[in-house]
Amino acid sequence: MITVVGGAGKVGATTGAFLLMRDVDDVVLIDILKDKPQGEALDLGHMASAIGSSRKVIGSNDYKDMAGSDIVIITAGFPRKAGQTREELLAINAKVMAEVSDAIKEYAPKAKVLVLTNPSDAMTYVVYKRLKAPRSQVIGFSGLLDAPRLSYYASQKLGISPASILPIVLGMHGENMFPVPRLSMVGGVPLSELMTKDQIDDIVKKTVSAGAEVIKLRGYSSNWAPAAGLTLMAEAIKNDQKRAIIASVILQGEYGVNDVVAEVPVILGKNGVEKVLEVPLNDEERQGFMKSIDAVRALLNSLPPEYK
Ligand SMILES: NC(=O)c1ccc[n+]([C@@H]2O[C@H](COP(=O)([O-])OP(=O)(O)OC[C@H]3O[C@@H](n4cnc5c(N)ncnc54)[C@H](O)[C@@H]3O)[C@@H](O)[C@H]2O)c1
Repeated sequence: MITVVGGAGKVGATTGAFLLMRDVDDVVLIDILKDKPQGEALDLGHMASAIGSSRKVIGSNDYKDMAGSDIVIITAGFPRKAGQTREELLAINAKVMAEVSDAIKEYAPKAKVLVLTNPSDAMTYVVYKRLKAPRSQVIGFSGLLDAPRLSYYASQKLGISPASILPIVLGMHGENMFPVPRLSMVGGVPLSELMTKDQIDDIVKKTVSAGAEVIKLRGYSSNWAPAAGLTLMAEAIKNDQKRAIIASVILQGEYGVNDVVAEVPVILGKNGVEKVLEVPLNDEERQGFMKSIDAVRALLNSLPPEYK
């Protein structure tokens, strides 16, 4: 069983739909909004019936209903309101993470936890600290959004399928992410050899600003792409795929970094993060990666002390 906390929200409900469409598992949608998770679950139940799936889906306002979950996906939180600072939002969503973590501790202490809520690096850290779980159990989302965006823009320039690109994006989610074109391969050939410097600069810029572009065009943030990424991560864990995926983990010495969350390639399987992979960065890339790590550190430093 997979629980989505924040399940009545845009990413949460879409993730519920994709989990059912790909027959990953039964789904529980938990949200604080009255009736909404139940309404989403009813519609999704009708969808499951339409596609001939016997998977169950329920909506709930009670954290108790996550009991027995193998995976808990956290998409719960609030967007930034006009006049609100990033620090204020950080504190508000950290409080939500603490509350959800306490529920996980009580009802699904063995669950692998996937964290999407923004700012996702800091929220992953809060859940990790609050759960006092091994780092293999708490996995931040975002790599499977940022990396496919790099593939998308590169594929458009090269006129090839995005599926034939193995993209590498490291570090922090958001404007301080660090795409690495030299290690992003098409049939073993680096993107940096297939494109001019200007083309590379352009796809990197578009990847970094992709989230903002979606909001600018339609007025609210991405749901389809993150829901797809979350579904693939849940599938890798549930089906013990031992698949290499870019995800945010707490680094414990890898890349010479300790106690900081960063996007890096990992192997995902039934135990969560089963291995953290260290990509071979050159000196210049290492500097870029460390700049991104510094930005994560600054974000973690601005967390209220009770969440560190
Ligand atoms: N990391 C990423 O790549 C990425 C991508 C997209 C969105 N996001 C973030 O994910 C979060 C969700 O986005 P969305 O578009 O689905 O927002 P949304 O507002 O549509 O959904 C959030 C849901 O969380 C619920 N919620 C709030 N507090 C709760 C609690 N304590 N328990 C249970 N539910 C609670 C709300 O009622 C709401 O239904 C936001 O923080 C957004 O910024 C991150």
